[in-house]
Amino acid sequence: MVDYSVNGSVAVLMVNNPPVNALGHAVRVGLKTGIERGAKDSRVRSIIIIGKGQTFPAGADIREFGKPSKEPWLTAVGNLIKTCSKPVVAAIHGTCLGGGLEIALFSHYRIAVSSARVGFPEVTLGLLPGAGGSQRLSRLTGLPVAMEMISSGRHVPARKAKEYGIIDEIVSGDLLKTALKFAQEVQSRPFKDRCLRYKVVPNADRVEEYASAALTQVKKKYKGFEAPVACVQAVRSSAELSYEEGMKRERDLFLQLGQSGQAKAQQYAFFAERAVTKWQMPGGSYKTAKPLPVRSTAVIGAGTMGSGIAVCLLSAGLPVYLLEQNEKFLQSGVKLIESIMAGSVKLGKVSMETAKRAATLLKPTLSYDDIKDVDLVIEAVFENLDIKKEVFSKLDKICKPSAILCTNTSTIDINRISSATSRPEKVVGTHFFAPAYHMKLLENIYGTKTSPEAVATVMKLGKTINKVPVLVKSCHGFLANRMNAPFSSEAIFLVEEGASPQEVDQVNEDFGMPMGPFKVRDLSGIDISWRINREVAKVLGTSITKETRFLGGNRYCGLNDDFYDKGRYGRKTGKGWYLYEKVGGKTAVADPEAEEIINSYRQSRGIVKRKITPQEIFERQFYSAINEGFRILEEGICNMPEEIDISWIYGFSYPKYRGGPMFYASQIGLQRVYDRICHYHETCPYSIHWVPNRLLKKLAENNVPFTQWANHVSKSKM
Ligand SMILES: CCCCCCCCCCCCC/C=C/C(=O)SCCNC(=O)CCNC(=O)[C@H](O)C(C)(C)COP(=O)(O)OP(=O)(O)OC[C@H]1O[C@@H](n2cnc3c(N)ncnc32)[C@H](O)[C@@H]1OP(=O)(O)O
Repeated sequence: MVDYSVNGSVAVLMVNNPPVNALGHAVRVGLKTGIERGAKDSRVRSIIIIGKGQTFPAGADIREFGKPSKEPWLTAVGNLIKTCSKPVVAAIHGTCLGGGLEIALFSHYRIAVSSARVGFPEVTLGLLPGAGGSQRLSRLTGLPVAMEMISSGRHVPARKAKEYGIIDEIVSGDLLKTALKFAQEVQSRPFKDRCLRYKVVPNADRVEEYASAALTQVKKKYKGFEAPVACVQAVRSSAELSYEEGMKRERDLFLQLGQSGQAKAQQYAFFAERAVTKWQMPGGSYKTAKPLPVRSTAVIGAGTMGSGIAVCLLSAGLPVYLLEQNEKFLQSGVKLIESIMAGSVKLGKVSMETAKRAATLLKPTLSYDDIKDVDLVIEAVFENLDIKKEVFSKLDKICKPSAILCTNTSTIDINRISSATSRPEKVVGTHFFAPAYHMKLLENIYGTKTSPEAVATVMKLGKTINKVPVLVKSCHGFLANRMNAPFSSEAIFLVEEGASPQEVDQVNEDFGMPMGPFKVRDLSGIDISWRINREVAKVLGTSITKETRFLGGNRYCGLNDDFYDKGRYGRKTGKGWYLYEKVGGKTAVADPEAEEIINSYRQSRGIVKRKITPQEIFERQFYSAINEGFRILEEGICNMPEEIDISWIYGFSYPKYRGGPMFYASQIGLQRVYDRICHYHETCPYSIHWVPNRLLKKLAENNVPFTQWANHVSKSKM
């Protein structure tokens, strides 16, 4: 795991633990032995620590977290480096993160290639640097930089890290050769003062000011997360306490965080995000299917979604034909793209160069002929099967045979859309979430005839445009919207029965959702949900009236329709479930007029308002969604609970520190979740979504651990 060699007077400790040289137990043992050997080796006058392959150690081995820790701990290895009688040089390439940066900071010198990145991403795993990083970094960079870096987990490019004082020299050429030369040069220099613990924290007297600014910022930016606050507290102690006391404070905070549910959930989310890249479908998988090259693209429809999707493609450097049916719609799409880009530059999310390049890559057009040679098309027209079929029939005639034809449908079965073409194997769903340029989820959907090659292409595209792609099998509503349906319906039923929209939203926001379901409805538009309900009724061969209490045998609440009838469409009209300061406003306040609409709705239907507890609000929304999640798993719509959790985290901004609804269910205990679902099935009998799911029942009865749920997923999908 750590190869020891001697080159002239320099010992080289080469960490060899692919893929990221994580500092697992064997690596720690190897480093300890290597340093001890180098210190004793009479030929050696200095030591290099370097990573083999693509990177310097990218951190502790996260798979070891939560298991009994085995000595030597990282701190002990670091202390050996720090007190070594010979200077130790960290030679950095790739990603020097977490425990990797701890090792580098224990070393006496740090050199790096310009493409390297350094950082303490522990916070993203619900932790903080636990081997003294919070005490040492501030001594190098000062408090504000250390607080920001550690509480954000940001990866800092080598040049910036040099400016901060973290890196001593940026080097070019062969890293090992340069490091050998550097290590020889430092042999004659005194190096004991290079040890960071003896340095003083710059501007320590301003710690109160820096800490209070940092705390205000992290509480706002990372609302609900425990680790960022603890990170600031740890760095703060480097200025307020002696080095030894600061180390103890850091360790206490580390252990406290390590035992919290948040750390467990965030570490689960880290691996879940990687697990979903290992997709499978009938006839192919990430291992066997090769993506087709995508060098040019087209987006059909320049509305809000189409323009947002175009921004994603353009930002990744892909040329985009933006196609509309008339000049007016086309120009409004172009303007929207320009304004999204300008906003992103202003917020620092996109560089000016990227925005300028995007402008040159955008090709607005009214002609299908222009897109005949593109590699991939994304249709983003109105959510209506007939219109989509018409577009796909045209695409089929015009586009080159190898082109991948994608639809941004949010609900419609891919098979129904692909039936309009002679090449259903090339048709695949790419469902973006609003706002498309911001939300990270890309729900990719395969139909019965979609080829693994087409799927591989859109899974790769997802990565290219910086999304988190999740693959699901086609069905009505797919994964995310199918689970969101009971979640969102229950919110309305709760108000119908007696809760206020504010109470429902509050429960959701207290749980960590960034916005309650009524604020979400006001944002996306009450007119939109009104129209979707009509589409559903049309598919069911019925219509919605004031008397409608059931739709397709399911409970229906017409409250949304009453708001629609009063012209209260949400933010866009300045009022909806809430009142806003202006048309398009963002500040939602309770509105007596909305309360009046709700009261008269209840009265006209003879509903007696009752008090509903926050617990009931929570369970009815989240447990109904979880029940649907198990149905999705049972039907093989996805392969593993991780796909559901990642969809919620990146599609609905579900709090990562709770892991996702399925992980959360596992933490509550499946038997309890199942019992409550049975309870609501009895008390709310008219909603199909409360029929207790069989898979859930089976897993609960057999106490199946979360890691084995995937083994019970329908094998029809493989
Ligand atoms: C009695 C008790 C006493 C206690 C005493 C208390 C003191 C304790 C002291 C100990 C303190 C330890 C402090 C150290 C903490 C850490 O270091 S936490 C980890 C910090 N590092 C990270 O978070 C980095 C995580 N990794 C990444 O961000 C990325 O992987 C990457 C490095 C940027 C590379 O990205 P990319 O090239 O896109 O590859 P991936 O697909 O992400 O990863 C490839 C595979 O590698 C696996 N992997 C990555 N990092 C780790 C890791 N750190 N540990 C284990 N495994 C890792 C990843 O899962 C992928 O695996 P596969 O999916 O199987 O391919």
